Amino acid sequence: MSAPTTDQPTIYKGLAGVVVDKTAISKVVPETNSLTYRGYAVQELAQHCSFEQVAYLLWNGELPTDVQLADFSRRERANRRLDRTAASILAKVPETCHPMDVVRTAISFLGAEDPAAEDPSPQATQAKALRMLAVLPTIVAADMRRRRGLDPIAPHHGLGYSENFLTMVFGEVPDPVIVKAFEKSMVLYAEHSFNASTFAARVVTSTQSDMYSAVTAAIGALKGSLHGGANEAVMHDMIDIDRPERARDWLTAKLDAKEKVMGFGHRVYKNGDSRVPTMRQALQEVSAHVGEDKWMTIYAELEDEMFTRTGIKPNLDFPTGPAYFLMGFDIPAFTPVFVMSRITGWTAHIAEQAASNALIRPLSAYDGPAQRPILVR
Ligand SMILES: CC(=O)SCCNC(=O)CCNC(=O)[C@H](O)C(C)(C)COP(=O)(O)OP(=O)(O)OC[C@H]1O[C@@H](n2cnc3c(N)ncnc32)[C@H](O)[C@@H]1OP(=O)(O)O
Ligand SMILES: O=C([O-])CC(=O)C(=O)O
Repeated sequence: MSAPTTDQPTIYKGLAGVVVDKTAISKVVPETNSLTYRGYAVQELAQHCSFEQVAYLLWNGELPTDVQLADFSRRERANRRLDRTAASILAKVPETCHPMDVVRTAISFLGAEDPAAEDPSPQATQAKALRMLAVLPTIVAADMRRRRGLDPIAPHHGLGYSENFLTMVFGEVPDPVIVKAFEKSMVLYAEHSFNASTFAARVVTSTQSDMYSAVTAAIGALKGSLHGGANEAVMHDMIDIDRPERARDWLTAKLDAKEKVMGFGHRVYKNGDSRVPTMRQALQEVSAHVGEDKWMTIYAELEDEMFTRTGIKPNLDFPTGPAYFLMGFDIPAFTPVFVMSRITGWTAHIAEQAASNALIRPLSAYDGPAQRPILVR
């Protein structure tokens, strides 16, 4: 924040510290490292609830009863298939692009195809959110397989959300240890108040634009390496480090060069990210299951050295990067997997913004040239 002068207003660069609106969806309390979704601690949700239950909670405000969950799950399973036109268009998107571009294009195309795209009613909004939640795994899995030279695997309606996705990627249901760790990451990634991508979605919604446009904007915001893209950057860095004994020197060189260390720091949490302990534990379980402790050791070395040198702690992308790598995902698919989860938070916020809307339009302080005439020759 820069100091006010007589003719310049106070500037909140990056909107840091600015409270823009109320939300009933989640609460982040940095002082106590706490995060709740609709009043429930995220650690408890990750421990005891499925991703489907959490999606229902974020959208409806309450955890589902067994009957409500069965109905939700039936509708989710019925929406998993990607239609032929969309599938053939996505198959033509160049493989040279980042998979986030495929996901962004996919949502944009789904909007163009949907006759209810412009319908802002709560029923249509819910139907669109569910459609995106259900079909995104099909899109992400097909794109990952195409880049490996493999045919897509159709969704399996007999499987739950995570088992189905993992089967569409790997061709079989992985061990329950992997499924549980993946499911935890989905719960932890689902929602985080007014982060940059959610805020982008709310800005678009505030103009009375449609839900697909808002989600497309959110995907663009999440892709960046200061936000969701950090989970990929973390793994690239760990591969670059390669050996645990190199981790501390690598970090020193990074800090000496005044470069950001991906997966560390947070705009809101200044004393650690509430979600990290749960995901760190999940990473540990996956590492033990796979029988590969190299990444966990590099993790611990970086975490310790970074804290000693800067006092900065990891954010959720730090454990998620190596966990997704050990689960077998290709690195460029990490942020698309984040999209599969955050679609729940984004669409909850889109509905909340639409229900109590005010156009989001901040002010700026002009510091360009003073008004001047065009010199007509
Ligand atoms: C799911 C998510 O989106 S979580 C975030 C994922 N993003 C990352 O991991 C990218 C790396 N982290 C960062 O770039 C930052 O920590 C951000 C963008 C997330 C938050 O940044 P801000 O709140 O704007 O803090 P800011 O960038 O001003 O940092 C404050 C100080 O800490 C330092 N710092 C913050 N994060 C880091 C980092 N990851 N590596 C090195 N230094 C850092 C800054 O250099 C700055 O130091 P200075 O005061 O000497 O200039
Ligand atoms: O809240 C933020 O700024 C970033 C973040 O952790 C998230 O979106 O999960």
